Amino acid sequence: MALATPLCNRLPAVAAPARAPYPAGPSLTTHHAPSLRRGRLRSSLAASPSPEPRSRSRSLTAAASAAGGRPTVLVTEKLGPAGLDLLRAFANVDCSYELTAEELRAKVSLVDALVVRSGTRVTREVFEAARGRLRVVGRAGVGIDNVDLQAATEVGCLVVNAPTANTVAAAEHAIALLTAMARNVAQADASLKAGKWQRSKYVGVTLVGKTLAVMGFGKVGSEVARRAKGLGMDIIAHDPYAPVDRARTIGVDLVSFDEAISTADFISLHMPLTPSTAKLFNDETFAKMKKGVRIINVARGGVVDEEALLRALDDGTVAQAALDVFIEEPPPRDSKLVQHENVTVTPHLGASTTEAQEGVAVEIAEAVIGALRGDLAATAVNAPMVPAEVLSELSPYVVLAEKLGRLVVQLVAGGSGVKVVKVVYSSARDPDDLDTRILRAMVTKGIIEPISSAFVNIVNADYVAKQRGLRIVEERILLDGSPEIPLESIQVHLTNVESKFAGALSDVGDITVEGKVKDGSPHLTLVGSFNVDVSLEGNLILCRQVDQPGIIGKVGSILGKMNMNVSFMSVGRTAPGKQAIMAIGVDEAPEKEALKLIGDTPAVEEFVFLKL
Ligand SMILES: NC(=O)C1=CN([C@@H]2O[C@H](COP(=O)(O)OP(=O)(O)OC[C@H]3O[C@@H](n4cnc5c(N)ncnc54)[C@H](O)[C@@H]3O)[C@@H](O)[C@H]2O)C=CC1
Ligand SMILES: O=C(O)C(=O)COP(=O)(O)O
Repeated sequence: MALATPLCNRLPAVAAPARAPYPAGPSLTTHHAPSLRRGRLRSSLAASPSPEPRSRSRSLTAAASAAGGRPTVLVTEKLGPAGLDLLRAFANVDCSYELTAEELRAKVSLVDALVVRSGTRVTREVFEAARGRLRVVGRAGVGIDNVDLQAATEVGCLVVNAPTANTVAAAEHAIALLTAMARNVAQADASLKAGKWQRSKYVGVTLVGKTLAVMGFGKVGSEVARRAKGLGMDIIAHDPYAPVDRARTIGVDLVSFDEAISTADFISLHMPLTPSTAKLFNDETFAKMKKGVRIINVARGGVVDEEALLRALDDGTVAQAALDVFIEEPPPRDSKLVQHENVTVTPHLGASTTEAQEGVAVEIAEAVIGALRGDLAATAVNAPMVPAEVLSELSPYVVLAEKLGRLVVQLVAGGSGVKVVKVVYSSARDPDDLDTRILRAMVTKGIIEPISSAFVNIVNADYVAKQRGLRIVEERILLDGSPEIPLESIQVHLTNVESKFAGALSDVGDITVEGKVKDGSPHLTLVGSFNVDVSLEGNLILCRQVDQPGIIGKVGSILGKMNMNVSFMSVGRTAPGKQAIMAIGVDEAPEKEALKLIGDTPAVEEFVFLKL
């Protein structure tokens, strides 16, 4: 899903909420202009400008150049060779396994991407130690509970995972544990190898006709259900977010948590570890289970209160448990749970098949490379998942959105803090068919970066805005017309601020600019109440004057004398002989003297120089 070049450039090291927590999102309202159809819209975000605008941009290219032009990827756990080959073809790859936390912190500031499995804790301290260089964390697997997503988001580091390649392996492992546990395979194996022949001790239980409760009916859970059906088990599932249709297709009833745990003979855990699932299986919930229940955990150790499980095993509430995952990995050598005779254990092997590891390695390598190139990864965990075709279609508008943000913030008079930004999208497209998250992020980037040291990308735009107390309100105007073109125009309004260029104020006193995409390039089409039409390239001088003959020539000749190349010029006026705005594109920043001469030109009432 490669993006058009401008967008790649726009989205350093990756470019933005999703399956995982993303800072408070915007709210959408709809605005209707005359002759417009009705529609819905949403979004508020935020930033408070510091007084001195300064240009700032950081790109992956910049990060990569620190490593001699090629990005550097640190791989801290064993990864399939096919994935490593892909990474090596694109980047310098440092495979350093079993790093201590301190060693990881020391290395991370030297790399652009980090690839981990479940054994590396990517904490806030790691992101802090990266000092802004780390742009991507690739989790070669599903669970991202070992990565501090909030910290990643705050620093604009994209987190991607490989959500599909190990599903079957994990489901097969759950089935392996289920059957092994029911027939005491591990215990009997150890006993026989110890020279014993204990046939009556290891009588098992049958699976046919027993009820299995699948807790968490996602990718792994539903594959477990399919397989367990083949074993003749009756399957029920609990998952507050799973679609009923998917369960029905597999022939599974979705039931409440209490019903699932109180009716099941076997309970298999397949939910992620989150604050709401942590220690979900505890004294209270074990007490509701059928006496003699058997539990399989191939999800995360942390969803079970291990001490409560030990008590439930000791008092017979739980007859057996089969555990692949533990709160602490590896668990302490003397762990009573691991040593318990009714517990079967494996050392987090759910994803460990040759096939799954190859698949995961390739999946994560592709995601990391894409992110380093500036693409938005389909498996982004802390950024919106925007389909490639949408990104490609929106790419010129992404450039426009950032330029408008950059331009509008430079029109603010020093000292007047920006608190509310209104972004108005005019489009003939149904609001549900227009994903504006990336545009909102780019307006935010354009507004915040020139006035702060913050690095803003699609990952952290909402977060940075919120931190700065900037509220971004999105509105949509539904136009009649062809929905082929995603957007007719984008307007950016700054409310309740003073402008250093009075001509930029609209009738209601907002600083207002509007832009359109013309022939694939961004154009400025409105300043305050004045229509203009200039390409948003290079730098811009805006002059407000009394509309009279000769002014354009005078200003043009001042610039000519100063040897300044004018790339374009456009004049918009309210009425003949009244106020007019002249927008002049210049390749380079004019000398102070040229600006003074422009300001001294009779009839020029004000002017401003803006860097795009
Ligand atoms: N042991 C191992 O090596 C492996 C472990 N896993 C773990 O298995 C778990 C599931 O993985 P996938 O199925 O790929 O993820 P998934 O995201 O497809 O499915 C998780 C499901 O859990 C559900 N869920 C969330 N909160 C819940 C709650 N409170 N109660 C019930 N259901 C809830 C979600 O709605 C979702 O449907 C993850 O924790 C993952 O880390 C995955 C692969 C290998
Ligand atoms: O994908 C997951 O969630 C897993 O638990 C697999 O972990 P691993 O990559 O084998 O350390």
